[in-house]
Amino acid sequence: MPLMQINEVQKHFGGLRAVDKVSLDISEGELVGLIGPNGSGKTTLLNVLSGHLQASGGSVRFDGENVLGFKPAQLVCRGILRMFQMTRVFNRISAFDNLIVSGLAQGLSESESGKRAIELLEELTLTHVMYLDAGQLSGGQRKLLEFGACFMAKPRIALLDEPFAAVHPVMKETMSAFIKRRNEAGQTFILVSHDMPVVVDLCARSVCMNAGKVLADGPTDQVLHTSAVIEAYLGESDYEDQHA
Ligand SMILES: Nc1ncnc2c1ncn2[C@@H]1O[C@H](COP(=O)(O)OP(=O)(O)OP(=O)(O)O)[C@@H](O)[C@H]1O
Repeated sequence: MPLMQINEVQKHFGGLRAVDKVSLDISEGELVGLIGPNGSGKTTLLNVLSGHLQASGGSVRFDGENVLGFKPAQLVCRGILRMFQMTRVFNRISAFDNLIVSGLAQGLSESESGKRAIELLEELTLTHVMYLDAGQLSGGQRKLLEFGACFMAKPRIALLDEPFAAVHPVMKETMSAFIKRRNEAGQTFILVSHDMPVVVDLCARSVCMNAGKVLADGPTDQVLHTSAVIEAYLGESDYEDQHA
């Protein structure tokens, strides 16, 4: 049985069908790239999956349980963790305490959270800023911190929305190596990104959305060579020129 079964999920904003009957099965251990043009519905779909938006229709089963309509905190308890496109951290507490708060919300004890936070800060090269208020960190460091917060407890699925946007190449390398290691250890991901080289490098499978619908779903290389995907999405970028 797939870990997550997304069945005909819809999200409408007035007359706009931002997500229009999307069906996807995500198996345990997959790292699925979610790609598509601006406004195609990727973030809206993640918002529905993480409970930050109520769907207009459809169903989502997670580990066999129908979780559509659950609140974000209930989904966090079940191991559905979400990183936002616009960074969300608590600016007035330290980087370390931000991780502790996330660890507690994910069901860890205080001592487990402390131990895990120290390991993660080291792995993400943030140890030197761990006692600074998060508001004093650079934008990239805050993003790395929010990214780390998703992994305090082992999530069942991590939903990452544009983790590499506006991040220094060295930090991007740190994040993508982290994702690769975790995925090799069996961690399941959905990764929204416009960074095609990273998607190609990390994601064996990609799903391309357009106008709220799934345009293509399959091995990343095949999806990127689908004429509908090139027409709707990659034609906008220089991907084709770079990979001709
Ligand atoms: N809260 C909202 N109210 C009304 N319309 C919205 C809302 N959120 C998103 N939309 C619209 O839904 C559509 C899908 O937006 P969404 O942010 O999901 O796209 P996306 O694929 O993530 O785009 P991008 O790659 O630019 O981040 C867009 O037309 C957007 O304007």
